[in-house]
Amino acid sequence: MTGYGIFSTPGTAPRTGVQVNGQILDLAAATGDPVHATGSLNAFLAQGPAGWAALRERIAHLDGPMISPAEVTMHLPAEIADYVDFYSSRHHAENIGRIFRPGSPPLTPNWTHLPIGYHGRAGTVRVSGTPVVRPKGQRKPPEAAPTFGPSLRLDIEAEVGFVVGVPSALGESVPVSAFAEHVFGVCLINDWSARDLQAWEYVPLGPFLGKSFLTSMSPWIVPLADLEAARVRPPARDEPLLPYLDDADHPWGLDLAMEVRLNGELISTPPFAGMYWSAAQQLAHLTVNGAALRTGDLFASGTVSGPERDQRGSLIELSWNGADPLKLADGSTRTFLEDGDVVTISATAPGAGGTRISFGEVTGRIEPAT
Ligand SMILES: O=C(O)/C=C/C(=O)CC(=O)CC(=O)O
Ligand SMILES: [Ca+2]
Ligand SMILES: [Mg+2]
Repeated sequence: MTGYGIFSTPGTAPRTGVQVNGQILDLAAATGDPVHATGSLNAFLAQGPAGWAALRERIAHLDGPMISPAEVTMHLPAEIADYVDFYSSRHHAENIGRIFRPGSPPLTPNWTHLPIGYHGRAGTVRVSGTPVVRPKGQRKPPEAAPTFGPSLRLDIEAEVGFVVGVPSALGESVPVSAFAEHVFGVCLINDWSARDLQAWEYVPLGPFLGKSFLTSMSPWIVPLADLEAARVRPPARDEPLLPYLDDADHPWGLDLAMEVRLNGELISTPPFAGMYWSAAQQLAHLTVNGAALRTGDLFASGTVSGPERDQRGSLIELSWNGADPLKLADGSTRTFLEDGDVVTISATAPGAGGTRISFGEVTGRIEPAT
């Protein structure tokens, strides 16, 4: 067993399924429980760890319709409540700092003290496969007035997403020790980014229209409960952590091996295990001011980049802002995305008993601007 998702077959309503031995078990039919017939995981997510564990136990003994993945359409797995995106790969942050802020230190002074993030747009989080229509907006050539038009620097960001099940009250904080009491599971995210729009608009309030046009999410959510074998200790931190971020007793690094493909060709293998800030620290930081969590909240890790060139999770890094184009197997080169390009991000992680868990994929094809 691995992920939970929302599927339909031709002529039937979207409902909850769970992956069992490469097939999909129809949980609405197998359990008769209306919670699994709503077309979203939210009601199940809200049940919390006891409900999640009880179903997991039951699935091992359930008989029900098993459906081939080839026969289904996958839907957005949850109604997304709020969406937050962090910036927790040191390699990514240093690369972007060097590209966007040459002449300044690559990391801002706050970076090693807190997980930097921004609130994104929940309503434009869509399921894998949703067409990526090239966004339009303002971009400013150097030494010239701003112009308006389709983004000329459309990019990807390979990320890992965390889906909240159990809400928290306004005024309450969720400590790193309570991470698994609130977060149900893990998915893959592509935080599509228009670098030309972003570079012009982001000062001083951060990413806005350059990232809000679409965020793609993989259809399967792998429960944290299945990821015990993937847990690793995050890298040593440069600065002493404030107590609310101290994760020494609750390490939530995860050893996901990610793969990024452009038109089928493997262009990067970002390692998630090296992320500086863990998802448990991100959640503690997100709520330390008393901000409430809601069922269906999604927060993403930030672009996952490793120390090597072929471990970078975005094209702006892989092509060094276009200065060093990526060479593709067919002899062509790429700086940023072209219309018709297909980008697919996948990942696996160690599972129980030496197995490997697959996170499936998040994919999207670039369509011309309208
Ligand atoms: O450093 C900046 O100005 C912006 C960097 C990003 O592109 C932010 C972002 O989406 C965070 C991430 O994915 O790591
Ligand atoms: Ca991002
Ligand atoms: Mg986005």
